Amino acid sequence: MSGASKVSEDFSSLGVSKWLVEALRSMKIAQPTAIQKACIPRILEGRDCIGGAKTGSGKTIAFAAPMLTKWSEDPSGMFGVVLTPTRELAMQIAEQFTALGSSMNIRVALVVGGESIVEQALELQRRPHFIVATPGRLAHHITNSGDDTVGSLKRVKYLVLDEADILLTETFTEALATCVSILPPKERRQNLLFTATVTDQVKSLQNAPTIQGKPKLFSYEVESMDKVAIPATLKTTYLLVPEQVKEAYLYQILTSAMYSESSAIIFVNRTITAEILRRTLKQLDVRVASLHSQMPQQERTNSLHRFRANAARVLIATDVASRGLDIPTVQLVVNYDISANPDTFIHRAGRTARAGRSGESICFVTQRDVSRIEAIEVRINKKMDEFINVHDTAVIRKALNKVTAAKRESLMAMEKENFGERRKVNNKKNGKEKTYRRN
Ligand SMILES: Nc1ncnc2c1ncn2[C@@H]1O[C@H](COP(=O)(O)OP(=O)(O)OP(=O)(O)O)[C@@H](O)[C@H]1O
Repeated sequence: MSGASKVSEDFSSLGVSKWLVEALRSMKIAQPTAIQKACIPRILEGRDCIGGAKTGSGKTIAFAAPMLTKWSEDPSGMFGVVLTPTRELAMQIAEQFTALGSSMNIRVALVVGGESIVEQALELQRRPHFIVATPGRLAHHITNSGDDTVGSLKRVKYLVLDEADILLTETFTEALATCVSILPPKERRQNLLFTATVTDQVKSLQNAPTIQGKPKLFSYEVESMDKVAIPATLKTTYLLVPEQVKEAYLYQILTSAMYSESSAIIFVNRTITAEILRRTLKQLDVRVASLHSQMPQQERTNSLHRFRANAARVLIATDVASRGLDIPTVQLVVNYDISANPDTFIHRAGRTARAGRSGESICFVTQRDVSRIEAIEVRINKKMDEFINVHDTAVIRKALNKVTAAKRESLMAMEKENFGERRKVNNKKNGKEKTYRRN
């Protein structure tokens, strides 16, 4: 790369503070990505933004860098709120803010469901500079605490909706309205919306007033310039498979020479499927963990830690893991069940092939999924290839025998432990706080 182009492309030239450029460089982040180049200067100008760019393209730094730059000019008081749909994603973003701002003694409060409300209230009273939250839990604090806990939210300068498309769906309407109700009016704060799938709902946000002769809101979509909605480094395949042998095919793929060392996320549509698969694969000596909404938060956090540290090689997950999670080592995503919403495929598959790395997504397609796959192909503007790896029937039959026995044992154990009953109790307990809990 020539010296001249380097000058025009680094973070300093976009207006990012020197200390932050250094912090980014220590994380080996030196050249801004397209979304960062487009958004950072305009956010620094004080404008609102809708930032749409593919999974793994660096959207977090696209909003974090300008906010942290502005904050460091006067690092007092509560500065910004980042809302995001899942607890694990909130944890990841809070960690990123903390790491980037550590040289400036940044205080970041994590406000998510499943953790101690009292401790969070104390943390809020310590006047953090940034809050990273799931809407349900922040709404709870706003509704139930006084000004000493949430009063400083009245002065925040930035509101970020990360994964904005899902935050603008009905699931979050009530909690989001409560969160926004305590903030300064929208003209007096900056509103930053980011997602890999810009929906009509996101686009339909009204233009805010002008600032310095420019519309306050600008919209930047990488996808509109490049119609394929998934990373170029992502290989997408499908495998036609009868419903009753899905487990055997999965086991065979995960233990085949090609994938036996791969770090993989297996997406399922229901928590019960996640639990059965986790137990079955564990019986078969696969290093496996799971992540779904019916697990206690501590177990969820532990599972993700184990997977990030490669203590578990396979993560069985519902869509609580489909958004935003950044685990660079993931090489394979299996859509074991296909979601009815094609955008969900984009987010799930986007857990691999991040930041220019290669990765692979396989869709298991039963007869009833064919129309869903066609809808995904239209949405991503790309045809999937057929997956060719597991067509040896003798091998599959052998796998099927082992897997059937392991599954039978798993089901028996679950029955003994009253898994279904525990889910009902958890559902009741969780019913009070509405977070991203469709799965
Ligand atoms: N300019 C950069 N150069 C190199 N790596 C980067 C750069 N910006 C971000 N990254 C890294 O790329 C990875 C993906 O970034 P990030 O998690 O922000 O993606 P995203 O666009 O928010 O994805 P998703 O839509 O899945 O949430 C992270 O590991 C991040 O540290």
